[in-house]
Amino acid sequence: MSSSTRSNSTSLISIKGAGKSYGNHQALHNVDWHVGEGDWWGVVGPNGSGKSTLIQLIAGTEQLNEGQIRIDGRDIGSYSRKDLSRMIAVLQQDGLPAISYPVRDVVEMGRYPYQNWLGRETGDGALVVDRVLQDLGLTELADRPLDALSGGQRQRVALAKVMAQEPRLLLLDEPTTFLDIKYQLQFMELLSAWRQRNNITIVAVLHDLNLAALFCDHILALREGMAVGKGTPHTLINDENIQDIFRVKPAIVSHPDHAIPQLLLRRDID
Ligand SMILES: Nc1ncnc2c1ncn2[C@@H]1O[C@H](COP(=O)(O)OP(=O)(O)OP(=O)(O)O)[C@@H](O)[C@H]1O
Repeated sequence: MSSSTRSNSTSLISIKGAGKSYGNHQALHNVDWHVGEGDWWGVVGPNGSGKSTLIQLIAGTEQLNEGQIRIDGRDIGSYSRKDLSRMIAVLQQDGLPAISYPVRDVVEMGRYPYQNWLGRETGDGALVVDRVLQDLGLTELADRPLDALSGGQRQRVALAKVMAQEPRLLLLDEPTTFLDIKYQLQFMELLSAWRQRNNITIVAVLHDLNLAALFCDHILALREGMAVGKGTPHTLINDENIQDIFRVKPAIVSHPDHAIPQLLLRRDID
């Protein structure tokens, strides 16, 4: 399996020998991984392979049992919660519940890490919120309550909220699961444009390998809690690796526009 592991840039995330157990169950074993500043990594693997656990460890919401995670050269345990939330934003698959808060108020909540103990912000928070609403085409929906939006629009507001947070690192856990194919593409394109403008680093758990190959520069594959492959979409997505990771026989074709590998499913006719 591919062993191309790290980009040339400085590591923003550096993980060595990471292990995580829940009771007797070992969810991650001895994971080594480096994510360079500005990289976009996709994390793939079967159900239960440890993808969400890895995201939670990097976000600081779960703690390691073994090994070490360094963020920007410092042990993750040495950061306060507020320091981490200024640096790292997390977006889940159903990023926001359908509540009656207006879109603008929800996006403003992304500015929380920059507020003082009185809940006031000294910087240009309102400008940031205006810009993000505009960038994501949400200005006209700014006064609408979230529960009057479609699931796809709500996920766009969730993205606006994490953008307003102005993180250096964005962690996404299956962010496109509930979106139709148009909204999936739109969501990924918005991310891509944001990344180019602000040079943020993205780590995204994705079940859709084709989407991962289209947008991510690097892919980390997990299986049974182990990092079993790291590389570019070109080096990682091939018949042998997909069979090894997912236990299915794929048909790999080259994308007609982008010349990257894309996966077709085969019915098992053996
Ligand atoms: N809070 C928890 N308590 C106990 N076991 C857990 C907990 N969270 C995860 N696990 C277990 O750890 C393993 C890895 O789970 P995790 O959610 O990280 O996998 P995943 O790759 O994200 O899965 P999926 O693709 O299904 O979302 C699974 O066996 C899961 O049951």
